Amino acid sequence: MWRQRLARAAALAASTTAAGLGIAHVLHAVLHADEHPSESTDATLLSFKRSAPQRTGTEAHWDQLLHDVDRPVVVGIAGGTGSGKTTVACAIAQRIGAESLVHISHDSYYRPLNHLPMQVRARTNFDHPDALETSLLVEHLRQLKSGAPVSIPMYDFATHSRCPSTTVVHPARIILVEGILIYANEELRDMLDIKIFVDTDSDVRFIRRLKRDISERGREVGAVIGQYLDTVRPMHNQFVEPSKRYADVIIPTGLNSVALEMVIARLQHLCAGPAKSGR
Ligand SMILES: Nc1ncnc2c1ncn2[C@@H]1O[C@H](COP(=O)(O)OP(=O)(O)O)[C@@H](O)[C@H]1O
Ligand SMILES: Nc1ccn([C@@H]2O[C@H](COP(=O)(O)O)[C@@H](O)[C@H]2O)c(=O)n1
Repeated sequence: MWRQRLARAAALAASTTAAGLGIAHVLHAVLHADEHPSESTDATLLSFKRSAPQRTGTEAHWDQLLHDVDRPVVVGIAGGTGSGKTTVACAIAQRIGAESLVHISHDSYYRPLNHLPMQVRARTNFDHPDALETSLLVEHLRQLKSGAPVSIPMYDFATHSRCPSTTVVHPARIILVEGILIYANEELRDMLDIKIFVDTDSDVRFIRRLKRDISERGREVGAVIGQYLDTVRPMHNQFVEPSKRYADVIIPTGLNSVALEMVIARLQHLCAGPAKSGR
């Protein structure tokens, strides 16, 4: 009896892996088959494939995206502070064109801190996942995927709060979502069809951040250095760096890289519609 069950499990594992699904999916399919012994192996795999999300980063998943022409494709761009996420997102947006793409930043979803005195706001740990209202971003992505427009908060880094106005964003074929912590949240991660990580050395990132925070975010040198050592660096090591393992593509130098050109070519292909060969 156990030999029979093991043989069936092995056959299912082989078919599930061949379908481009990962080890977790293989195990679920095997468990499902064990709980429903009267189902044929093919029927089990088919019902499982219908209910399980496909693993991203596989050709099977890519083909699915290519053929679902009416559904937005959500592309994540993660990486440490100052790694070049916004720069990469803007480079992609420029090449794809405004009519096919919208760009959303997780930063827009920082929780407003107007209820706190300014000194307390400035000492907040903005690099912990709890600092962001990620559930609202998840809800907005669901709405965009279903074809509805959303009103995105506008965040003010100088006051650590949201502005009274919002930005209306309409659905598009490509939805770019960028942020340091977008792969640290499982629910958000599961909504991303393609996951990119911009991998830049920490010394370069710190120098860029120091210059940017002074020129664009109304900060002073001492405050930027203190924040970096107290919260930015430890949270990066705890949450951002480990989340790199979820990425489908790692862009090592940001702009002018082969990896970025490959991503842009693939996205242009997606926007052009399904391949004539029927792939
Ligand atoms: N590949 C690059 N080469 C040189 N400077 C860059 C590069 N990518 C980004 N920068 C600069 O570094 C700073 C931070 O980049 P940004 O894209 O805002 O990073 P992030 O969104 O990851 O915080 C900006 O001033 C930007 O112009
Ligand atoms: N009020 C805030 C909110 C966030 N930050 C910092 O922003 C960084 C994320 O943005 P990047 O464009 O650099 O990726 C993050 O490291 C927070 O520390 C802030 O300083 N103040």
